[in-house]
Amino acid sequence: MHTLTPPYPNPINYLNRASHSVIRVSPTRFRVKCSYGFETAGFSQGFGVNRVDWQSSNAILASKVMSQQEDFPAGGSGDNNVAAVNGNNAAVTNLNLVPVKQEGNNSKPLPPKPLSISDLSPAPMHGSQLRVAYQGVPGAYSEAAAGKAYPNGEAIPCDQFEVAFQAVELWIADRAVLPVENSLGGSIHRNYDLLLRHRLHIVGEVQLPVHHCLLALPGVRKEFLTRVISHPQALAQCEHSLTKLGLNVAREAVDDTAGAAEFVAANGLRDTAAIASARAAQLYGLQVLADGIQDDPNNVTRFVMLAREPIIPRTDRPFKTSIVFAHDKGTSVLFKVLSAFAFRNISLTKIESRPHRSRPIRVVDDESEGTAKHFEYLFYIDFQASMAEVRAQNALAEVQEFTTFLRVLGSYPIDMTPWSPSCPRED
Ligand SMILES: O=C(O)C(=O)C[C@]1(C(=O)O)C=C[C@@H](O)C=C1
Repeated sequence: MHTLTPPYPNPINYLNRASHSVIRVSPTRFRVKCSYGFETAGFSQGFGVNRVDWQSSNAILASKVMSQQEDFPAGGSGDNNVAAVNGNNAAVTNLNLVPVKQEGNNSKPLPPKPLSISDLSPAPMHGSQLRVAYQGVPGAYSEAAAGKAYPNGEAIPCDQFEVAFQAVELWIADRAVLPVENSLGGSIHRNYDLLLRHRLHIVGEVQLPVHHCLLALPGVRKEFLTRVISHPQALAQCEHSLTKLGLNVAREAVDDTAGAAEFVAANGLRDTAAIASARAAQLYGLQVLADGIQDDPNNVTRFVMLAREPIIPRTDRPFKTSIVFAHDKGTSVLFKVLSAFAFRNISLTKIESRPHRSRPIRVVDDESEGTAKHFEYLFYIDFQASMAEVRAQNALAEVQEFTTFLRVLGSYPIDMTPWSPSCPRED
């Protein structure tokens, strides 16, 4: 197993260790060498040895994104400051939202296509505005989360989570904002797996109240519906409400909530409703058949902000640290790891386990009893302390003794914005 030493014995090293240089190992391959000894690898279509060369010699995607945006100047749709999600205007007011074409008006712009895997190649920087990748299309909750995290950023839609990771790795975007868990639907496992596969750092979190609406074409009534489509998380978050509304119809999963709304509108589907935000209704010309249909009015999704470099951990405000670890003797290590935090009075805010995909099964032979097949796991833990705190450094030093693999995913400020739950649904 690949073993990593904890990268943060003290805050100074945390910084030093984060620095890295790009090394060209072949004409089409580069490697990022980090000062703390482990490496991340990547590919490009040809680049110079420094970042500027590398960026400017590979201008394909950002130019594509930019030319789409130049075709659709800010304010073209009048939607740039729409902030209808959850009624929380402060959350997204300054985000440069992507303009969307209005029905029957050819002078209005088309929405840019979300980035897909085939679009990805390194690109030059355009201007100083922070470019924030999210998964989905305009009107998705992830876009609102990107706006809450980076109010002056430029939101870049991506068609898959992995594309958002790669967009940051390839300097097409500066940050990615991705969902990791919802208070009703639970963890977004895909992003836990991708956090490990990629070398980005968690630099912040945002918690977004998620207020779902049932959307259909104008004139459609509930009785006409034979199908409800949405992101699987949104379907899970509205399961009971749909039943209460008498909608015992087929439920189908699609890539994102706003994409579901767009699909209903684009295909003129009069038998299908989408679960999505009020902003998606506005963007795609749908009516709201039911408002606030999440099973719990306090429905919240937690997103993480990802960057190529970690931030400097501090102690002047509440911080959280996310780690992932494994042990080749399996789950027996978990108790010891938890005690390293308990003894230091460090609260855990989240624990998640995922299959250890490079070694999913451990076979234990017992001559008298037979062969046991134990499943192997990676454990993800968030704890409430900053890596600038000695108690957190000591806890991790101890955890390292018990584990064969340990990585700090990031140490970052806790989202402490005032609580503003979604409006309760009126039954
Ligand atoms: O589909 C969207 O609108 C998303 O932003 C994705 C997503 C998710 O993955 O959980 C984000 C927030 C809600 O929990 C529902 C869906």
